[in-house]
Amino acid sequence: MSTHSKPVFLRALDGETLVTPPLWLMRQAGRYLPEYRELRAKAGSFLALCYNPEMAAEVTLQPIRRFGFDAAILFSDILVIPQALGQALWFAEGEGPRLEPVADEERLRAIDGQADQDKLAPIIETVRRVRGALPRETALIGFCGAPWTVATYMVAGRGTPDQGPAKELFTRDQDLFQRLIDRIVVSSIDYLNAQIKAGVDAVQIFDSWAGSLGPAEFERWCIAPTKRIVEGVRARHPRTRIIGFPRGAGALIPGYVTATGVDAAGLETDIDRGFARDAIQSLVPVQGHLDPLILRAGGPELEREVAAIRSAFGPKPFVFNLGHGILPDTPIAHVERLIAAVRA
Ligand SMILES: Cc1c2[nH]c(c1CCC(=O)O)Cc1[nH]c(c(CCC(=O)O)c1C)Cc1[nH]c(c(CCC(=O)O)c1C)Cc1[nH]c(c(C)c1CCC(=O)O)C2
Repeated sequence: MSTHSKPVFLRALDGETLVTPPLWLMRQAGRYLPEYRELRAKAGSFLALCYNPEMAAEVTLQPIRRFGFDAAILFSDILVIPQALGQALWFAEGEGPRLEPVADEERLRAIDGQADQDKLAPIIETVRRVRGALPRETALIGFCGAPWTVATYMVAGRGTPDQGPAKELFTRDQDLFQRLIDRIVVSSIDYLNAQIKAGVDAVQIFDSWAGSLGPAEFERWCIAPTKRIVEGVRARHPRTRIIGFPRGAGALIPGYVTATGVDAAGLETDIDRGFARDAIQSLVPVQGHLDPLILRAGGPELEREVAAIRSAFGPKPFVFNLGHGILPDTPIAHVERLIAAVRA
């Protein structure tokens, strides 16, 4: 294979420094796009969209067609794993995901020991369709939620400001919480391996609430389960690159990278740039970390930030992205300006 048949996104993850960093945006398929809103209205709900391979594939491809990003990300959600474990999942319109909380033995026993991979079959079919339709130069990213973050939703039944219910559970009953984590780990390994077999080129593990754990808790509930997922994927697919995104973990990220063995690290918006460059990018390629609020605001500050991020991380392997998902009311013109600035 010549170097140039390999997507630039994968070249950066493989450790190549590129003059123009590859670019994609977290939540790039979403509500800021009129074509997404149209298809979502047709599907009736967000989850109906996720489980319809034809529509989910179309939504995955929309931002690629419109903007030519260097990677597509599978359109789905981290909460399909709890759903496949037997936990009821629904989305409260205008609010967010809701699950029936798992906070005691009885509820834990009521969810299956392992995810029902049949429930995930439509999502795997979406991967096949997207892979077949994507240009060769565009990489396809699969993903799962990290066990800690998924568990916070499973225990509370919803997003919580401080992840209090999950913390309360692991404080009160470590064994019960460990069993919940174990179920998520095993299911996530199978799920990621199925995505890779169906055609994703790299996977990202989203740990949105990693920042809410102290160092010892972080070791047990973030690093240890993530390491098992990395090992489980690598055993079957040794060449597939794995991006870890322990959002908000700051000073704990270098230890996370070394201990879990992830190939690249996502950087949230608030991380200190000098620290990220010296302590994280010295270990692995990094991806990030423009503030979604700055993208939404646009103007000269957007250009200044893009330049500052490129000058901090551009001299080493780097993937340009946001530090968190794009906001639904982001003007499309600002995304176009961002792309022009990154590729200038
Ligand atoms: C915590 C979490 C979830 N989902 C996810 C996370 C981790 C990353 C993060 O912190 O955002 C990850 C996720 N969610 C979605 C993707 C698809 C890929 C992508 O475009 O990045 C990915 C990778 C689609 C989505 N997931 C969701 C939407 C919006 C659905 C809609 O109303 O159309 C999309 C496109 C909904 C969702 N899904 C979740 C929440 C809390 C919400 C409600 C908040 C919101 O509406 O943005 C759970």
